[in-house]
Formats: sequence, structure tokens, C-alpha cells
Amino acid sequence: MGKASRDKRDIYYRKAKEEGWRARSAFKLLQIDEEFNIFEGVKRVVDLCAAPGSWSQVLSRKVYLPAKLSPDSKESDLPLIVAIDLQPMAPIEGIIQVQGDITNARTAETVIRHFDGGKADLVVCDGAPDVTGLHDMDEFVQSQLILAALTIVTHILKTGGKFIAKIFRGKDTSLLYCQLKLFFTEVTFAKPKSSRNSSIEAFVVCENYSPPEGFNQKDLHRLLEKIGSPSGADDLDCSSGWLEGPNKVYIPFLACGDFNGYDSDRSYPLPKSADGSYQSLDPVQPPIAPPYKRALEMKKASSHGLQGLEKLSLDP
Ligand SMILES: C[S@@+](CC[C@H](N)C(=O)[O-])C[C@H]1O[C@@H](n2cnc3c(N)ncnc32)[C@H](O)[C@@H]1O
Repeated sequence: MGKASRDKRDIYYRKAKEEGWRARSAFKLLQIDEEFNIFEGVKRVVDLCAAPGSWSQVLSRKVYLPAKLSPDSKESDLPLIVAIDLQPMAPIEGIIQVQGDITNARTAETVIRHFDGGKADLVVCDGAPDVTGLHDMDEFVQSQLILAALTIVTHILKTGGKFIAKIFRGKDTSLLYCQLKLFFTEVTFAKPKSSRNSSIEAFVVCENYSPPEGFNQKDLHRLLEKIGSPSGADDLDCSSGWLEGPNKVYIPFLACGDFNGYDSDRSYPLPKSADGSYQSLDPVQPPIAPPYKRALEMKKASSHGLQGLEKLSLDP
């Protein structure tokens, strides 16, 4: 049986047609909401990798329209929802569209400008690269999309906010968990029942945004610029001195899971003493300042592997 006929037998494909969703993906976001209540109190949202727009439709119907139709709605209080994709998409009520590449620093800036210094309550990202079939390569490109999404998150998500992203399950899933755990107190992997069992996709639901102390989000943004820069890989060298403070630990960890700078030499950031000067370190047993302690815990969890990572499946 060909792919097209298999899709047509699919219950969610038919339901999407009946209910006017542009893609069956709408049900994935709806089912994540049923489980995690992600829209409660939400007024400002970013939808990354949004085309053809079924998640934006969900946001329009669940967030924008209820506010607009409420008897005491005011124009100035209407939700702000910004959707970005490489592809153009047909208009959706209440959705501001930006066409661009989320791994490009310029796109991130455009999104940030729409928020005019304000913060988002929720960022969702259903991005997927063109799959090559080479699993490691697909997982890597997907992780670059998540890094780009996380860059936007660190600039515009409010403390306590939520981030939902599509992932490809693979050998680096536990590392991704640890990277996201640096920024969110709750990180859960979910597989909505509308996501085909045969697909390696899953979704990560990150709740309660609370970036580590001393983290400077501008360096993640600079990393995006470096990824896109003509000089290429040299610029990605996170030990080349462009990082300062706690970011000497966090950025290499986020860029490539690298923690070498942390415990093998003195290139990790030094904790400050009470008077603001740097403490001298015992080279064998360096003192651990609280933010690095948190990073070290993440590292340990990563190397031990995570048991029950997939336990919160939304499958029946
Ligand atoms: C699975 S589709 C998203 C479906 C969408 N959530 C919906 O419900 O209609 C994945 C999208 O990711 C977009 N995409 C992939 N890489 C991107 C990038 N670097 N920047 C922006 N969009 C990207 C693709 O253009 C594609 O439209």
C-alpha cells in the first residue's frame, strides 16, 4: 500500500479534513495540551517552524479567538502570536507571520522585535529538516533546530514559561534532556497518540523556565551567527576565548555536549568570592559554585543515562 493511501485511512487525517485543520499535526498539539494544559493563562506565543499552519490554527482557536470573542475583550489585550517558517503560509486569524530560517540570527532578531521587549508565555517548535534517512545526520540537524529554538526561547520566554519542541528520539536524547534541564525545572518527553508509532519523532515538554544563574543568552545568539558565518567551523570553537563567566561551561555544553572545560583543566569559569574577586582554585578538587553544580548534576545524569525517559507516553 502506498504512503498516500495509508494516510487516507488514518483516523487523524480524516478528522483533520472534517474539522478544517491544515494538517493532522494539529492533534499532536491538542493532545499535548490535554495532558499538560499548556494554554492556560497564555497570551503571548511563538510558533516556530509553523507551515502549513495547523499548530497556528490551534493557537488561533485556543488562545486568540476565545480572547477576541470574550465580552470584555479590548484590542490592546488581544493575544500576540508570532509564527515563523521558511515557507509562506496562508493567513490565519490572529497570527503574525514571519518568513525566515530560525537558525539565522536575523530571524531570531525579527521575532524578538515583535515582542517589543515583552516576554512570551509559550514557545512551540514543530520543526523538522528534510529527512535524509541517515539517522545520525537527521538527529544532528534536528538538534541544531532545537538549539536555534532554544536561542529564541532564552531571549523571549518569561520566567516560568513553557517550551514544546519536536525531537527525534536517538542516542543523544538523554543529552538533550540534560541540556534542556539546565533551563527548565520540568522536562518530559511525550509521544501523543496521533504521532505514528513508526515515527522516531516525540515531543519534549519543558515547563517552568528558569535559566541558570549567570547565563548570558547573548552568547547563544552569537553561536547562531557563528553557525551562519562564512568562516565556518573555526568560529564554533567554544574554547577560543570569546566566552566569559559561566557561559564558558554552558555554551560548549549546549553546542556539542562538551563538558571538558568543566573538570579537566582551569578553563571553566572561576567562582567569585564575596568581594567579587576570583577565588584561587585547587587544581585537583575545584570548588563548585552553585550554577556549575547544577551543570555537573546534568552531566552526571547524562553519563549515567536516564531511566524511564520515555515513561510519560501519551499513547493509550
Ligand atoms: C512538520 S512541519 C511543521 C508543521 C506545522 N507545525 C503544522 O502544524 O502545520 C515542519 C516545518 O519546519 C520548517 N522548517 C524546517 N527547518 C526550518 C528552519 N530552519 N527555519 C524555519 N522553518 C523550518 C519547514 O519549512 C516545515 O514547514
